[in-house]
Amino acid sequence: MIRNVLRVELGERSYPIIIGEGLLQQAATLLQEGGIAPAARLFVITDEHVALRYLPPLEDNLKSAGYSVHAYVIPAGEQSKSLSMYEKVMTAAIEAGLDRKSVILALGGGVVGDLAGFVAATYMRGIRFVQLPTTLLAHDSSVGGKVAINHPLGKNLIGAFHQPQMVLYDTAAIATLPERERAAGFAEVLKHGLIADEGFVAWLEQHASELWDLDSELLGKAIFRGCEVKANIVSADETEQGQRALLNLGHTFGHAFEALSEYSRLNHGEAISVGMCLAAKVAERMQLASAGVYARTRELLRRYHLPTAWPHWLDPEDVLEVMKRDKKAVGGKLALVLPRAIGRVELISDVDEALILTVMKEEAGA
Ligand SMILES: NC(=O)c1ccc[n+]([C@@H]2O[C@H](COP(=O)([O-])OP(=O)(O)OC[C@H]3O[C@@H](n4cnc5c(N)ncnc54)[C@H](O)[C@@H]3O)[C@@H](O)[C@H]2O)c1
Ligand SMILES: O=C(O)C(=O)C[C@@H](O)[C@H](O)[C@H](O)COP(=O)(O)O
Ligand SMILES: [Zn+2]
Repeated sequence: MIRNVLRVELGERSYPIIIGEGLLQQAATLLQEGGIAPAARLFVITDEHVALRYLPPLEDNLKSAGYSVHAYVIPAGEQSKSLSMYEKVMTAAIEAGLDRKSVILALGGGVVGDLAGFVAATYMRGIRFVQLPTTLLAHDSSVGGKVAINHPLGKNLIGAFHQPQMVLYDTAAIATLPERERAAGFAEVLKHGLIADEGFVAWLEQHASELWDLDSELLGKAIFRGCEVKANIVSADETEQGQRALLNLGHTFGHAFEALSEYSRLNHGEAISVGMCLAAKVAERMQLASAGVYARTRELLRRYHLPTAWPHWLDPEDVLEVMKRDKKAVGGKLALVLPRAIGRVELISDVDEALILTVMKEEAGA
């Protein structure tokens, strides 16, 4: 079996990202190789869809290697990244008798990873956790240690930086994703190209149809490059003092769309897809990016079945208000990640709010 390994380099908190098909069947061996001995009590957090297919074989594999395993299954969907779900999972963790040597396993997509990671960051002031991503989007969410839950007033507003011990990415799981979630995952893959690598974008354009059809060799390469872009940025700037903010392309718009839609009408990938288009349009209006960046960005997203049009139920003025609560804003002043070119972005802290509103109103047809 082919395994590709990357590392997030963070001194004593460094860890591997192991990518390959069928890794879940070797979870016990990989955990032991990663220093998690069977004496550690394991607590698997997963969601109802993932549990159906992937929880029983994982539990069997771990138990047969001598691990004691408890599991907690949350409802699927973004609404589970909530304070009330956090409390339920915490209660289950306490009842399962987790101690400071216990390890949480996050089996699922970004919702499970962010919630389970936040539980791990705060249970007894922090215990170890391992990411077992099962969605394409989770090539992004499982790497980098941003863990969080949402507040009705804003996305990921309650959270921490807490790095996993390791990321075990069984890419075979991607085959069972619904198409809408496949597209959402590609949004973050495309983002990694748009922020850092024009050559990768050209390659994603060239192979859009095979990648959409999940050609396993090409998909493996796309995931590897996406994880590599992310791992390099996180290794250089773990807590977003500078360049890590570039990973937020399209997110100031996208997070506002998600919050105003009560975390239900758009998924994260869809929201940031529209957000990346808006960022490109604003950048062209400011003459930061040359003409053509917006059109190429929009066409790329469309090729991966992603939405690029304004979410018709949202009011641009409301969106602007929520955008001001974004974590990059300082003193209520917006900071936006904007493209200078395909593959090159910058954090701009003095974008004219009136211009952002004008562009949003045009898109909304208001
Ligand atoms: N921490 C970070 O750095 C980071 C980065 C990007 C996104 N995120 C967060 O990730 C979340 C989105 O993650 P997501 O897109 O993975 O969503 P998700 O976790 O909700 O998963 C999407 C859907 O796919 C189902 N699913 C998962 N794996 C499956 C499989 N293998 N087969 C069939 N169905 C499967 C889930 O049950 C769910 O219904 C958002 O909350 C976003 O904010 C975090
Ligand atoms: O890891 C990061 O840094 C990112 O910005 C990755 C994003 O794709 C992700 O959605 C992240 O959760 C956004 O972080 P936030 O700090 O804007 O909540
Ligand atoms: Zn994201």
